[in-house]
Amino acid sequence: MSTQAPVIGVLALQGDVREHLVALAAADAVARAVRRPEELAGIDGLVIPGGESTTISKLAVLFGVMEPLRARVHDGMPVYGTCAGMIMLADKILDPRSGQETVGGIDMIVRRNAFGRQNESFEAAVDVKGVEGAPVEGVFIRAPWVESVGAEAEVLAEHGGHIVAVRQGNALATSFHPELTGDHRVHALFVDMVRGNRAAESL
Ligand SMILES: NC(=O)CC[C@H](N)C(=O)O
Repeated sequence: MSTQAPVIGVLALQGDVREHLVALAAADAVARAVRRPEELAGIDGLVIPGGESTTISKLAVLFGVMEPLRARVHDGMPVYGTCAGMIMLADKILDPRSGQETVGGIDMIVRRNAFGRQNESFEAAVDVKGVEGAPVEGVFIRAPWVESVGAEAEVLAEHGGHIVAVRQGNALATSFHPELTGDHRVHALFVDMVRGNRAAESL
């Protein structure tokens, strides 16, 4: 197994890219912004940040990364989506804007803005399966929740009776933003997924 740090991209079309780059570096990955289709080739995993999922969707199509990204996720590249990024990984959006597309990868239905508007943003302690120790401090900003998941998807966390973290195979999604708190344990969980996948691929 390679001991080199995995290279993890952050989809840099819109949203809080820099915070993810910092969190990934703190979790011992080599982190780089990814914008163009050809930049997908050199990465072992990808984070899709929070922001505005309709904008990220539109720009992904415009920049020509939507299709190649779908292909890589379909092939098993590890991917982690926070908030708008979670929406991008959902196979289905309950309330999409017209023309809004997703990458997909997790058999779940998400509801956009489910936790309320910008001024109803909040922080809450969330127990995340696979993250040891104290609960994660989750920052929820116009956050989606997951209405339902399919049989292949594993619920990792709930808040207020709603699903807020899900994993299916190599795809991970959280409604909240762990990159804003300085607690890098969720990113470390993802970096572990990427390491595990790379080790499996090199067998
Ligand atoms: N903080 C966020 O990423 C907000 C997500 C936003 N409500 C959306 O639909 O994309």
